[in-house]
Amino acid sequence: MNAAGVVAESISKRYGGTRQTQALQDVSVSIQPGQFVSILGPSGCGKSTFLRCVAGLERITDGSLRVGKDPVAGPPDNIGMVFQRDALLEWRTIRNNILLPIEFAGKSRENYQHRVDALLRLTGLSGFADSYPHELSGGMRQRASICRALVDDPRLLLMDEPFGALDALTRDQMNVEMQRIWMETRNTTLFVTHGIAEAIFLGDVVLVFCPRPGRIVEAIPIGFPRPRPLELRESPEFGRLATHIRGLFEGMEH
Ligand SMILES: Nc1ncnc2c1ncn2[C@@H]1O[C@H](COP(=O)(O)OP(=O)(O)OP(=O)(O)O)[C@@H](O)[C@H]1O
Repeated sequence: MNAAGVVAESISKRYGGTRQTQALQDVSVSIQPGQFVSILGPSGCGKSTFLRCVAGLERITDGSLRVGKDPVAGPPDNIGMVFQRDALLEWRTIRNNILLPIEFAGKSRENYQHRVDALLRLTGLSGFADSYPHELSGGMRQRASICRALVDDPRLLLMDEPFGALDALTRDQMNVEMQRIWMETRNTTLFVTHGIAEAIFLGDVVLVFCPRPGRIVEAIPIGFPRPRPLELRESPEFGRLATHIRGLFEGMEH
């Protein structure tokens, strides 16, 4: 395991074009190696932009941004990404989808077969290595995407609303699964979501972003011990945190 920290110091991102958009302004945050960080905020507050800057897919216009010891200057090695749409290749089996990053990196597939088997076990997909994506449910497809993101032991796992397209029950189940996977792998994880309960349930910290310009209004540490059961969401302390976050949302300009 080689988890990296992320340090952003006063980063800003302005998109050019006809409508100049200040997508991020003065965002500072220090994320410890192995931390699970939930990123929450209304539409357009810069959550995806922040993730894309960390992934080196967008260039910041001001400030400094480091993943591990290195300043981000283009897509860094060894980052796993999971998106709302799973982006599995329909013509490849689940095993061959999971091995894609290994092929792209020019590494030997053979050396990674055990790793794929271990990840399939970890995510409850052992029997599906030779299935095709269309044979899996939405939740199973997202679990396969998580395997793919983890296959090369990434320093950092970036997830952009990974469970946003799933029904409520499957999403709850995926939250429990995600926690279990993270507790096993301890990857530094940045997890973007619109769901207040999901953010609190999963996070060591919840970064609440607000729009126009996109910035962090509060970093809320979440101290509940793990593993956290879903029933935790019914507890008064969880309710207080959710109410506090809803209050922050209501104070934002829409
Ligand atoms: N490629 C781009 N070019 C120009 N403007 C952009 C681009 N990408 C995002 N923006 C603008 O930057 C702002 C932040 O967008 P971003 O997608 O980061 O927000 P978000 O919080 O992830 O939103 P959502 O929750 O809807 O996905 C928005 O005003 C958006 O219109």
